Amino acid sequence: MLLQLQNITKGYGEPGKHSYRQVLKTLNFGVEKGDKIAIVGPSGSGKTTLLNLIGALDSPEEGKVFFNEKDLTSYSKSELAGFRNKNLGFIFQLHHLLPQLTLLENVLLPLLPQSNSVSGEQKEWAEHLIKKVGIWEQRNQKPSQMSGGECQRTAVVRAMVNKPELLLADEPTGALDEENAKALTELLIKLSDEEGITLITVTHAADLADQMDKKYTLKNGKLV
Ligand SMILES: Nc1ncnc2c1ncn2[C@@H]1O[C@H](COP(=O)(O)OP(=O)(O)OP(=O)(O)O)[C@@H](O)[C@H]1O
Repeated sequence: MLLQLQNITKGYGEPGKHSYRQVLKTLNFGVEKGDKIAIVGPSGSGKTTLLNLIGALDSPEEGKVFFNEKDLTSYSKSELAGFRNKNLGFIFQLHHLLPQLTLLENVLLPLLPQSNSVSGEQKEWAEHLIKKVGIWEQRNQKPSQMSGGECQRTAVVRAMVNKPELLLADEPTGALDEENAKALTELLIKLSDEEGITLITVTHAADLADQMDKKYTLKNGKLV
């Protein structure tokens, strides 16, 4: 099992106080290597909260998160930062590319904290991905000179440049028009299949959710 969430409880506010709102309730979830999973559910059901726990961006009030059998809830903040950088890739609804950098520079940025310089092998992998997602011609352009679809494909490459074991996507097609959303959906599936990456996506898009191997709905704080 690549990822295992055991009896997770998470809310906002101070437990016991009137303002406390419990979002996840003794939730259990297991992910096998290579899984392609969609998490759906109504607005406010806790999808982003769950993704933040899986991505080690937040910690549960109760319960444990295991990644490759290691208990992430026992990690310090700096250990978690190292863990995220090494093992996870994130894609958000908005691409969050840096406007002053070119496509290629944006993509290589996550590699710099590890070594201060990018090795030949890392650059080759990045270039392989850029070609694969069809934005090689734009590699020296800045985000303002690229289309929304091209920017989001750049964000996908940036998320994969560290060769993560797990790719987490929060509404990755949410800001795209129908045609670009369809293209990005196909791309995520192709990359996950061909590069052997496990994918978990939160989405309102039926087209994306239906093409994943497994679909879970977040309901009353649990996945069903
Ligand atoms: N930092 C926070 N402080 C207080 N309440 C929060 C916080 N973040 C989220 N919430 C609340 O927790 C609940 C779940 O939020 P979350 O963003 O996880 O839902 P979601 O399913 O991702 O919603 P959407 O589909 O609208 O993005 C909501 O009621 C939200 O108002």
